[in-house]
Order: sequence, then structure tokens, then C-alpha cells
Amino acid sequence: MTHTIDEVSSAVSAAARDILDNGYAVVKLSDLDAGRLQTAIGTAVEFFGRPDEEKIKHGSDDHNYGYRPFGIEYSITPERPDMNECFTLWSSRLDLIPNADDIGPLTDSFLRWRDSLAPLVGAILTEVARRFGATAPAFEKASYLQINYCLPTPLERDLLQDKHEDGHMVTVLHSNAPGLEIYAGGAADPSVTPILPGPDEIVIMPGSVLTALSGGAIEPLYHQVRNHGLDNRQSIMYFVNPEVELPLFAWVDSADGSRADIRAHVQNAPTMFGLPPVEAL
Ligand SMILES: O=C(O)CCC(=O)C(=O)O
Ligand SMILES: [Fe+2]
Repeated sequence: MTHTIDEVSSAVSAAARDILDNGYAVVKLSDLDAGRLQTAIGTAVEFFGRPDEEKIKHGSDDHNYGYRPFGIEYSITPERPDMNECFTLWSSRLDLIPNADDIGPLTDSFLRWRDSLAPLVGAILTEVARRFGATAPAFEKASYLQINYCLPTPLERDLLQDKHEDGHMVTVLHSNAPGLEIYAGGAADPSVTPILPGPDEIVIMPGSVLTALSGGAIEPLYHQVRNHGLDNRQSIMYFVNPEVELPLFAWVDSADGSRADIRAHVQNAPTMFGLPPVEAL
């Protein structure tokens, strides 16, 4: 299915409305974009199948760029690491990934998938900001793609990833097997909703940076990943952060009438998961 301009703009409006009214949105992709998504997952799965000593050659020393082995990132506590390996690509910065030249098909497929997502994310954020009489911040240079390659995990460990919110503006997520559970009723409501996007679907989840921008109107979507004992599950995320070169002000006045610069929140959020702060790339 190809999408006409009218269909795209109504999908964007519907996504913005769902984020504001329901706290998250599910968006259907065109055939072209769904193909890029599946190619990105396929090339990454081939990469994760390589020996550890090969993969580690493509990870930065601080584990922020390229391959990140199991055991670094966590959701609540370092004693319970997320049960996955990762590969990340920040902005278009192939130079930050050691020996990126040797994994061209993987980085190419990630760049193509990012090229599909960035205009869609930009249009949806523009529409969300418009509802607050504001303009959405630029984001591409401070945002990154990450694929999680889930590891086979004994069922005694109930969750592959403990309950968390991502600390970004939005996360665009696709997963290819069950596990994701969202707290659709808010962080304090214990009930969870399992979510499995179709092969041509993505989920858009607000994070606490969007909460700060919207003056609390849009809550962060807490989520977790249940262990169903599967041995072939991947999830791929576009973690979208506002660029941080210039001051970044909330879209609404705070109670005292001021508008705080929220850049420190943006930059420090990843430290809650054991990762370095967001840089201005
Ligand atoms: O694997 C998933 O479905 C979710 C992954 C996730 O929440 C994350 O990496 O922050
Ligand atoms: Fe997450």
C-alpha cells in the first residue's frame, strides 16, 4: 500500500490526537517504510549472530555508540540488567562507531529506517506542539536508533526489562514478538496492556521530556518487557531527544509564570539507565 498526501496528514493528526488523548499512538507504515524496518531488523539479527569478539570491535569504550554487550544498561537497578544486547546509531554519526566501514549493510539499513522515521516524527511533534501554541524543537542530531536483541532468559526472571519510562521526548518502537506491556492508565495504575505491533506498525510512546515540554499535560508512558521464554525477539527504537545547543523552554508557563530551561533534564535522563548523558552531536 502506498499512502497519498491526504492519508499521511490524517495519520499524523490521528497520532497527535492519540498521544494527547490516550497517552500513546500506533501508526501504520507504507510498504516502503515497512520494508526498511524489516531490512534494519534483518541485518541486525545477522550481526548479533556473529562471535562476541567480532561484535565488540564495533562498540565504543563508553558503550554509547554501536554495539553494547549485555550487562551495561538497566531499567531500575544495575543488579537487574536489561536482558538484551544492543546496537545504536546516534544521528548520522558513523564516525562514532568503531570500524563502521566493516558493517556497511547494518549502518546503511539503520540510516534508511531513520530516514523513514524522521519526517513522520517531525510532523507528529509539530502537530502536538501546535496544540500548545508552540513549535517543536529540532531533534535529529540528538536522537538515536537502537535495536535490542533479547537473550534467552530463564522464566524465573519475570521481566526482560523492568518498568521504566525512556526519559526522551518520544520513543518510536517496533517489536517483532510479544513482551512489551504498557501502563496505559498511568504509572500509578498497576494494570498493564500487552502491545504487539504488526509487521508494518510502530508505537509512539511519550517520555518525560515531552512531559516537561507540555507542562505535565502529556505523561510519560511507563512500560516493561515480560519474559515469555522466546528465543528470537527483537525491538527497534528511535529515541527522540530535542537538540540541546540552545536553551529549551517548556511550551506552557509553570505555576510561578516562568518557563524553565529543561536541557539538563534532557541531557541527564540516560544516566538513570547506566548510560552517559546526551551530547550535542
Ligand atoms: O523491547 C521492547 O519492547 C521495549 C524496549 C524498551 O523499552 C527500551 O529499550 O527502552
Ligand atoms: Fe523503554
